[in-house]
Amino acid sequence: MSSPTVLKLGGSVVTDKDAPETVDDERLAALADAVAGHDGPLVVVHGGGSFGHHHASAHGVSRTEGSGDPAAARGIAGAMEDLNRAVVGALADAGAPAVPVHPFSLAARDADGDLSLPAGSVATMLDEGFVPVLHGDVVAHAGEGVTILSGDELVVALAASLGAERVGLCSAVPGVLDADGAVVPRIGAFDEVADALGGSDSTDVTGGMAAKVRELLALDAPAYVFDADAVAEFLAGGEPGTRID
Ligand SMILES: Nc1ncnc2c1ncn2[C@@H]1O[C@H](COP(=O)(O)OP(=O)(O)OP(=O)(O)O)[C@@H](O)[C@H]1O
Ligand SMILES: C=C(C)CCOP(=O)(O)O
Repeated sequence: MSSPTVLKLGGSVVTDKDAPETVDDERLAALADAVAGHDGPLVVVHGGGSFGHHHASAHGVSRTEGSGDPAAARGIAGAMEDLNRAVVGALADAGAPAVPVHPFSLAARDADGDLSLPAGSVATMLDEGFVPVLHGDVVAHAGEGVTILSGDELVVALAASLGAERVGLCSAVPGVLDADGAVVPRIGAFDEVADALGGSDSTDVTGGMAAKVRELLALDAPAYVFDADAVAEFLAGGEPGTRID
């Protein structure tokens, strides 16, 4: 198999974050058209948006705080399966060979929180011409019950194990922004943007972008952060938004 592209569709992009469990159908259809036009091996990952996150916080579950309650695990996993069905359905409607992959059934964390994600099934799906579509999920975590596995962690783990050529994160912003709100074209070290990330107004999600940049810097493949308008440009081999490597 040639090196795949890994594309994350942010939860804030494919759902309406202000309305619980609501898909942004129009945005998703436009993204699906761009994905369906891609030629070459592609893995899609999507985030939680208004599906996973409110179930996770209702049950007090995060990446580090777990729950041993099976109803919590079912509630969070079920909401993400619903969103995954919508994303896979939109991709299929657009003509992409999309198939669902539920990470809860694949992955685990050890007692130190380290993730193992066997990628053999995803690699074989790629070889067979499918576009596997994974999503942020719950994950069995030694000593914690289940914790949250973010779409960003999946992107990093898959890019490393599949030897991805390029990684794209489609988010609500056109790139990583500097302190003046301008897109930073390229980041080679965390210190270059640490102040802007720390100084964002979006206190809730600052960790989100800071964590993304940190993890993407550790990858061999170049990663790009861009918004929904730039997905087609990214998939065509362009360099939209911020390049992180
Ligand atoms: N310096 C910065 N540049 C760009 N975005 C920033 C910055 N600092 C904080 N952010 C926030 O990070 C957010 C992107 O991270 P977030 O985790 O919300 O993305 P996502 O992957 O689209 O969503 P989800 O986690 O639901 O899948 C932006 O919407 C913005 O509010
Ligand atoms: C909240 C859940 C279940 C998934 C979180 O994935 P993310 O939106 O990529 O952080």
